[in-house]
Amino acid sequence: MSRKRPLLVDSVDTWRSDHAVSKSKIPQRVNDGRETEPDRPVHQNFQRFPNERDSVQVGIDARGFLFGPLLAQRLGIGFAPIRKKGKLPGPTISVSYTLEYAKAEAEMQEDALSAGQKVLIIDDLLATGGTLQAAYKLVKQQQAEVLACLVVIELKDLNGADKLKPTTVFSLVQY
Ligand SMILES: O=P(O)(O)OC[C@H]1O[C@H](OP(=O)(O)OP(=O)(O)O)[C@H](O)[C@@H]1O
Ligand SMILES: Nc1ncnc2[nH]cnc12
Repeated sequence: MSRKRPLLVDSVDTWRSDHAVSKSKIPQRVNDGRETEPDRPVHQNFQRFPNERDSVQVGIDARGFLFGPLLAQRLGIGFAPIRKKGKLPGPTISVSYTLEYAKAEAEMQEDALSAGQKVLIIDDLLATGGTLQAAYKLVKQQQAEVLACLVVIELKDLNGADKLKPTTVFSLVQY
């Protein structure tokens, strides 16, 4: 890859800049080098929340763990995991969901989030949206608020983002 800085890092820097200076619109480069603002919906979400340090990054097992901690560190916020069934110690809450080719169950520790906390959910891929929807339900069960969902890849034909409406799903790459 010829880029000096990873796309994801650029994207998070853009979030931060926009959050601090709410009116600014900072163009971002995508893979083909064109200037664009693919994360504008996330900008708009963040403009409503002046104190991002109250927020939590929630990442989904397994590949959400690659990106979630990186973003959490960038944003200066905490990270809480959602795992597949049977992986987390202590009392958990659980939601069953359906993927295109399987059924699964996602869990969170029941005290992972506080009521009113603002949450960004991250995963590598949005396909049918079943996984992100399950994550959304786990967050809401703890009376926390989902600011936005963030994925690296979105498979547009499966219309997964529709399951999350009106929550914004921001994707870096769409197929
Ligand atoms: O939008 P959806 O249809 O719910 O699909 C997206 C999910 O599918 C993949 O994980 P998978 O469940 O295959 O598990 P893995 O992380 O163990 O590969 C991917 O990492 C997402 O979490
Ligand atoms: N429908 C899908 N297509 C490709 N990869 C996936 N991972 C999970 N669901 C998927």
